[in-house]
Amino acid sequence: MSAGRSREKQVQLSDLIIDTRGSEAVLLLRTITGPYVYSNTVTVAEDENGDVARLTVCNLEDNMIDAIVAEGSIVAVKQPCWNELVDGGYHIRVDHPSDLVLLEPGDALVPSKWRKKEKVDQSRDATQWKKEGDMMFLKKRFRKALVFYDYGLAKLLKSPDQVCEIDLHRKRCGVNIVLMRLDDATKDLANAISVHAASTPSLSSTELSNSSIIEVWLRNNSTEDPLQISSNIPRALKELAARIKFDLGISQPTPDYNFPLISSYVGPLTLHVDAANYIYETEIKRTASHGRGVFAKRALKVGELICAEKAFALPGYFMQDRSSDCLLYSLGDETAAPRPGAWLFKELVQKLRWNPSIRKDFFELDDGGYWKENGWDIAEGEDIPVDVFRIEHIRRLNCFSVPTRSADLLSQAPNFNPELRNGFWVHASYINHSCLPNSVRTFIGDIRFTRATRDIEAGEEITNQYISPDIDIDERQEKYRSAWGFDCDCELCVVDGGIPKDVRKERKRLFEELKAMVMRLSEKGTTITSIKKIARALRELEELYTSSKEGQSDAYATLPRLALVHPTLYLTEAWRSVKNVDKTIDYAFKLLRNFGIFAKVEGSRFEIVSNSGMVNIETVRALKYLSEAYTSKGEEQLATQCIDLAQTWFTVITGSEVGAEEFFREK
Ligand SMILES: C[S@@+](CC[C@H](N)C(=O)[O-])C[C@H]1O[C@@H](n2cnc3c(N)ncnc32)[C@H](O)[C@@H]1O
Repeated sequence: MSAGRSREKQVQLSDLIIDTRGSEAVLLLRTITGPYVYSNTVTVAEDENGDVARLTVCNLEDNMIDAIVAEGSIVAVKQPCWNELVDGGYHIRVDHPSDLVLLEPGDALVPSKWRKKEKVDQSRDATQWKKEGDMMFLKKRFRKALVFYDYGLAKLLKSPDQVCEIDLHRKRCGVNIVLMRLDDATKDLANAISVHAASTPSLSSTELSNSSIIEVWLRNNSTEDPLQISSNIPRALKELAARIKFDLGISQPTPDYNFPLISSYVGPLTLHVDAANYIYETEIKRTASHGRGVFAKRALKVGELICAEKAFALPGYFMQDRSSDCLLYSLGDETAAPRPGAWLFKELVQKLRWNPSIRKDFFELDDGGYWKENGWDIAEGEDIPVDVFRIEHIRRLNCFSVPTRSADLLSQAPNFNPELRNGFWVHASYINHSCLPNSVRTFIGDIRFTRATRDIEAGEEITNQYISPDIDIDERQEKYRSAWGFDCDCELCVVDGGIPKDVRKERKRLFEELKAMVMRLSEKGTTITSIKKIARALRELEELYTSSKEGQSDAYATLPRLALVHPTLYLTEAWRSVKNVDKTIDYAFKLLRNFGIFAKVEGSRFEIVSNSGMVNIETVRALKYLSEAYTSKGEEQLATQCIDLAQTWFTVITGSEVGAEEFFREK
């Protein structure tokens, strides 16, 4: 970061105006309290005249243990102004981290009365600085550890010591990984490996002693190792190489994931899985009218893994700390994102800020036209600027809400609403929405798995539901419009949108009435009378899905009838609970049908005739109930076919087969 180095542009607190920023102005402040760090850093600071102000710094990679703006820090704030606070007061708020420059106490810009020369103990040698750095690392004061390792490496320029040099680069690499500074970590590790090779007689004349070649290998996203680097370097360096390669993303050509192992490893505090990406079978291309999209390169079968990808960013640890509340308020359109979005935003800003090498992939994503309107041309080879507003546009349009494991959602109590994290996956960000999708996304830790909900042809676009579609088409489109700026034009939306308004209104009214009736009657316990009453009302609602005009074809012939799903589900489960096998079978078929999945039985063959792609927990249950019912009728072949498909669909909706046995065993 470089500050405006001239004292002429300097202003004092008394010069500032509310909400008006001088484009050249710089304000020097000295903090006079320790910081309060949550998603922002808040502190109190004085200017040269002794006037004081509350200083809020947003999007800073800050924490209480290793505070950046600690008490006594001297900072230069670019383009400062007063901003009003909700409590009626005023503060100086720094929105963009690069508008804040932390000054060394000896900096020429620092007023003489604040200046003091920082004494670096010149008598210490590299080994001693290494020990100091290690101490800071143990205390989790990572930035200070970096400073001490830097001092150590500087000492080695005068008195070289290859063992110590390897050690210092290795340690600094580790700290940089913790701080998500992967570009710096890569350089450190490449240096450590090349110094190791240069000082090992059998390797000194190989390409391993060239740090640039090592850096290229660390960044090549491949599992291959043509230089046999991994067999020639010490274990500690090998482990760091694996860590960096996974964090930068490795691609593998086959989807061989050890799901039981990954699932057992993942927990609320252990989200980051060492696994490679599998994106070989899909490609990003232009669509006819939905911008870019993801396409299948080959035909895929229902249940098959389409792609798997490690997160670009997924805040984990601090999300657990419920006391660290925060909100991300966007001044652009006055919207606010709650805690999960605010944490993700902060992590994205930091990751992009410290790693210019990964900016291109990120900033190519859809930003809703923000950069076209507000940006400028960036010359070839020039670093892409980290514009926090652009990041926020990209975050909003492309992030996902994620549980720790998708399978966990199946076992949660009915009204339990877990706080989901917000995560970011670059390749998957190109997948467009359809209410009738051919894929479902699932998560196990920081890996996102996308599986086929039905057979997919080579060249077909991959789609998934951004959110499950509302019954009412107007409400549905409003949600897509406000969150992502589009109107869905899938077959279901076109047909639902063509239904006269009065019919749609009546559907909604009857649906609400039925829902209330189901709630009321199920509270009293299931009886044949209550089942029949709901079945009668359901028939009335069904009428609203059939055309009254003679000879007119059924617009929903292959489509879901969303308003019918809830009562049909109730009736399927109600008939099952009173052990009426034939009725359970009838309604399980109806349930599938209302999700747009048409199944038939011919002799001992169960067949899916057409599938809208709406595979979910209810359709899995419908198959499970069918299987049970056929078993009780002695129709084992049908039962097996139903349970086999249910297991495939279970894999689709959870990501893997882990937990299937327990799920299907449950009564
Ligand atoms: C996650 S991105 C998907 C990739 C995007 N099409 C691109 O070119 O980068 C979400 C954006 O894609 C577009 N989109 C996604 N699904 C769509 C759909 N069904 N119809 C129209 N636009 C869609 C919208 O512009 C939306 O904001």
